[in-house]
Amino acid sequence: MKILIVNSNEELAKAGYNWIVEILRTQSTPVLGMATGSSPMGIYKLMRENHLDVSHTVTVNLDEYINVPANHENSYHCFMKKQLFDHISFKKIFLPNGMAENLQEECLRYEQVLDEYPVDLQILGIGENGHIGFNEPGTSFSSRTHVIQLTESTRHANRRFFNHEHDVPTHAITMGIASIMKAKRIMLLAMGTAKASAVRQLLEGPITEKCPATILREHPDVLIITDQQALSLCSEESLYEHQQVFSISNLLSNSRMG
Ligand SMILES: N[C@@H]1[C@@H](O)[C@H](O)[C@@H](COP(=O)(O)O)O[C@@H]1O
Repeated sequence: MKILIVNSNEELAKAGYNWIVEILRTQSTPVLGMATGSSPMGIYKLMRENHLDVSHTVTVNLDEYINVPANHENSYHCFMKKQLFDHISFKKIFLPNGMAENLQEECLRYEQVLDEYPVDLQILGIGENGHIGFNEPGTSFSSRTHVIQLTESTRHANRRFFNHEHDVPTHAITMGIASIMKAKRIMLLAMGTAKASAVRQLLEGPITEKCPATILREHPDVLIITDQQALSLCSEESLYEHQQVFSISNLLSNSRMG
């Protein structure tokens, strides 16, 4: 894994955006794996503001709440529309349908989408409990797209987007961990002290289903974009012995990140 330490959300956005631009420039039909949450919002803002040409680009989203209609303001469909899809026109967009009558069939359909459009670059946030997508602690590393019951800590962390605690959905449909691991490259975004414990486990803890993000240590091409606050519980040794650490200027002068 490589780590890029940034000083602000603006720097994170610039670095993430530049990497996306590079992928879009060098591939004929790039597939971007999209995440929701606050972490990627700065990247999406730059994509909108720069009117990035994404007419050749396919997107597949990580997850969606169950029983929240696509046009409801709290759905991830709506989030993506507001952030990106209403502003720039992609070739194709895919999100799981949390309103599907038959959710098991919907999971299979989504896996077929992923087979047809293998992800070139997956954007990931990280939950405070180490979840990726909505793969909560305990999810099997071999999981494919599936329905998951959200933990109370995740519901609490996502409470800020809803009017009342009881409005926060209890279930979601999410790409599985094995589905995520198939992406060719992964960019994980983790900022602030709230993520410090998850980031420490990700970098230093055992690779365990108890902390789903730890599996990323087995992926050949992961860049973590993070800040000092999120790294505050990590030891210097783990940062410098096991990972390559970049500064923003390194990344921007070598945006391909080979
Ligand atoms: N399903 C999403 C995740 O994909 C996201 O990574 C996480 C962190 O969100 P944030 O970036 O707001 O911290 O929130 C939700 O649980």
